[in-house]
Amino acid sequence: MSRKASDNVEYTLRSLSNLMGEKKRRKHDEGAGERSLIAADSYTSINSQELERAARRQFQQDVTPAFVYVVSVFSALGGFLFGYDTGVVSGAMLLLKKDLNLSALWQELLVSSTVGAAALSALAGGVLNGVLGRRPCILLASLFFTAGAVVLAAARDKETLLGGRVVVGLGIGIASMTVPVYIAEAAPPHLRGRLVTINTLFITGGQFFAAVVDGAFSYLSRDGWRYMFGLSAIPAILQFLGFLFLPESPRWLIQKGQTQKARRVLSQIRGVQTIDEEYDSIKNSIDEEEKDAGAGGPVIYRMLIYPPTRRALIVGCGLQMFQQLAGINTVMYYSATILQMSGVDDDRLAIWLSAITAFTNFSFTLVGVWLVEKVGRRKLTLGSLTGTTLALIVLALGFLLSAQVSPPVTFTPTDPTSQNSTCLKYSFCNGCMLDPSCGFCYKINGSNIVDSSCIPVDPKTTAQSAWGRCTNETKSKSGSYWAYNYCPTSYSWTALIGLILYLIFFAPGMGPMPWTVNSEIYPLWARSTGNACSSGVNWIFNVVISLTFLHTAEYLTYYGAFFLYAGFASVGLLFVYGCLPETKGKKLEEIESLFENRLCTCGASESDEGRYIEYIRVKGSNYHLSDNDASDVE
Ligand SMILES: O[C@H]1[C@H](O)[C@@H](O)[C@H](O)[C@@H](O)[C@H]1O
Repeated sequence: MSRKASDNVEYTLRSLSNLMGEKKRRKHDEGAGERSLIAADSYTSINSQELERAARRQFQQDVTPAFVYVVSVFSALGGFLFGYDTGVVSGAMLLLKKDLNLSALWQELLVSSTVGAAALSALAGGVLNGVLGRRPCILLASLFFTAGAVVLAAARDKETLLGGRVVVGLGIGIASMTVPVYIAEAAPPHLRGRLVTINTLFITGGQFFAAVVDGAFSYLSRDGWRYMFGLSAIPAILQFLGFLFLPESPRWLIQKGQTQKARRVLSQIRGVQTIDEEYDSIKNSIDEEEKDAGAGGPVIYRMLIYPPTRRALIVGCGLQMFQQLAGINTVMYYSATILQMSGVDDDRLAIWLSAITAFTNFSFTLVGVWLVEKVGRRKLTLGSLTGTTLALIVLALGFLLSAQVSPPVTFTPTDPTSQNSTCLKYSFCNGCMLDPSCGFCYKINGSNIVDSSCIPVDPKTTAQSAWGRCTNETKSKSGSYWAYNYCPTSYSWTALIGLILYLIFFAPGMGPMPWTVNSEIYPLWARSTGNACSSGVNWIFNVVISLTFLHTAEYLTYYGAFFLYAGFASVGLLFVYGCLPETKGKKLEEIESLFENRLCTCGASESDEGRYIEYIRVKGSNYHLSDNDASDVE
């Protein structure tokens, strides 16, 4: 089923010979109709590294027309909508719960229904991608996004809102698994990592934009949420219209036997570059795959019984699982709380500050886009995960120190409602903070916390207490402060540093690489199913981690929860170290061979790095033995 990696490393003769100023000899070689394999290191007078760099530059200039960027950006609008729709809900919820009087259960339903629907549609997207193709799936996703936005913006009751959130989730799931695959299949190998990573840049860009929109519309107390939800129809319609004119993936077309169309699309996205070699190479691989695929049965079964695809699936799903287990979405979702811990005492300011958090995530994803083709996927993921683990430890230590110096309760007011609340039983802020129904009300005298009590939170808003000194009306008059979900201590800034460090390390590697790597590690016959499974795993763990965070914090405390995520991240580090091979610069058709060794030795096949192998194929009739025979010169 696999082809030898060497068989596929082809640089056009034009690139190299232009470089070496040997046009004449090329003519001669081509004219003779001979297939010659010329080892680059036989040109002893030319330093091989310079040769490599210059050849690559020349080659890249030849093969990167603007159209491939247009295709990638229009597809990545799917990523933008994924980020926007998962991000916008937290700000919308602040307004919604007042407007529609939502209970905690309904709030949870509106948030998690989208993620749940995304998990299901990502899994179903595998079949749709295989049968209908990538383009119809992207069109379908943008229809879901548009319909969802319209339903949400016009909703009159919570049931309709729930319907809208489910429809949006269906769009997110399909887009999340299709877009990376489509971009990877259209991109030339030297740009593939960068272009697929741009999709994650759009995800985090969507999350940032959503935070800004949340901030801006939070001033509009009536119907602000309608604009927040409705705005996403614009990029969705834009993507739909764009994709009416954009082509299907050439690899999918070849697989379906639509070879003429595939050639047309390939020359459209490759511009002036001749596509014969690339077309032949894709076609040969697909033919070989089909010949070897042998056994029938569902694709997932064939993937599991064939060791290289089984290993690729474990690596792909493992990466997506560890991405979520490292806690990115608790950090994103609870950033306002973490920021409040550092002394930010105003709800609206906290919303704007979480826009800064989202901006940090976005801007450091940009660093990932820049690094992915320079250092490669493996080193980027390893570096990112190491930093993420350390940042989680700093974050946990911040919470631990805060808990240890947690201020005591020094004043117990009488409960005017006579409900005998549990809040009045806590003697330290730490216990009070971990109880979702209570908050800490205190005054400051110099640098000391005085007159502190634990009081029930207002069931309608966590911004004030249900009664006593810390309601909105009485707070400023009495000179009191209200801390919900955090304790005011002098160590709070450690958590802020941890949060920033976390995003700086997570965003360039662990954020985008699971998506990028998954788009490239499966052979064509298994690509849709492989991506469907790994995206499904991503969404399932997303739900699990974000739904369990508050309970985990209740049982293990905040620092316990972050130590737990640090533990997950370090297991992830071992997994990536052992199992993730480097795919940078390889053609999609060569990557399968990286999974030929036993699973946790795959990571060691970082192999070719530092070793320079150049194969030059001179086109013409082949009268030599075979394509991958020993005459390939290293
Ligand atoms: O790669 C993305 C990105 O890191 C987002 O910030 C996060 O919210 C998603 O869950 C993740 O899949």
